[in-house]
Amino acid sequence: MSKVGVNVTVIGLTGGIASGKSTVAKYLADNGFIIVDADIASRKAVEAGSSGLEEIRTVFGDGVIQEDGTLNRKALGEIIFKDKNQREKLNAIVHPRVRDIMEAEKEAGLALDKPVVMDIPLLFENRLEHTVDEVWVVYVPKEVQIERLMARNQLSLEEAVSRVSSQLSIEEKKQKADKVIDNSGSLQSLYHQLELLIQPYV
Ligand SMILES: CC(C)(COP(=O)(O)OP(=O)(O)OC[C@H]1O[C@@H](n2cnc3c(N)ncnc32)[C@H](O)[C@@H]1O)[C@@H](O)C(=O)NCCC(=O)NCCS
Ligand SMILES: Nc1ncnc2c1ncn2[C@@H]1O[C@H](COP(=O)(O)OP(=O)(O)OP(=O)(O)O)[C@@H](O)[C@H]1O
Repeated sequence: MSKVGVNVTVIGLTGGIASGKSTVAKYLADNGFIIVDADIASRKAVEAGSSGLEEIRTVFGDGVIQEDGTLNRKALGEIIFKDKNQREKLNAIVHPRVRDIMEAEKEAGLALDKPVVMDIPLLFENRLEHTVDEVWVVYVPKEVQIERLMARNQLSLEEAVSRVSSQLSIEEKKQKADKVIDNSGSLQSLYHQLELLIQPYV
C-alpha cells in the first residue's frame, strides 16, 4: 500500500510520447506536488562510468558511446525505436535500474507528507499500475502527438511515428486511465483542467 498518512497519495502520470506529461508535471510541481521523473531516472541509470552504460556498450557497441564517455542518445534511439528486439535489450538493462532509483525517490517524497507524482511514460507497458494509487493519463489524439513531437525534437514524420509506435496506443491508455487530462487544446485549457483536478490535494 503506497498511501502514507491520511492525505498523502501516489499518482501515476503517463500518456504517449509528447502528449504533455512534462508540461503537466511542471504545473503540479509548481503547486506543491513532488515529481519523480522516469526519463530523468533513466538518464541517471546510464550516466558516464555507470554499470548501466557499460552494459549498453557491451550490447550495442562503442558506436553508441561518445568521445566524452557519455551515451550517444540519438544513435541509440535510432537503433531501438525501430527494432523491438533491440528495444527489449535496452529495456532489460535500464528499467530495473530506473525502478530502484524511482522507488527511493518516491519514499523520500512521501516522507515529506506531500502528494507524489510518478511521471512514467511506460507505466502501462511495464504494468506498474499496482505501484500507484491512481493513474492520470495525459491525452492527445495521435495526430497531435506526432505533430508536437516532430516540432519539439525536429524529427521526420517517419522518426516520430517509430517512436509513437513503440508504445501502447494513446487510445488504449485513455481507456485504462483513472483520470484523463485532455491536452489537445490550448495550454490555457490544460491549466484550467489541472486547477480543478488538484483541488483535493492542495
Ligand atoms: C533511447 C534513448 C537513449 C533515447 O533518448 P532521447 O533523449 O532521444 O529520448 P528521451 O530519453 O528523452 O525519451 C523521450 C521519450 O521517448 C519514449 N521512450 C523512451 N524510451 C522508450 C522505450 N524503451 N520504449 C518506448 N518509448 C520510449 C518516452 O515517451 C520518453 O519520454 C532513451 O529514451 C532511453 O534510454 N530509453 C530507455 C529507457 C526508457 O525506457 N525510458 C522510458 C522511461 S519509462
Ligand atoms: N496544450 C499544448 N499546446 C501546444 N503545445 C503543447 C501543449 N502541451 C504541450 N505542448 C508542447 O508539446 C511538446 C510535448 O510536450 P511535453 O514535452 O510536455 O510532452 P511529454 O509527454 O513530457 O514528452 P516525452 O514523452 O517526450 O517526455 C512540447 O514541445 C510542449 O511544449
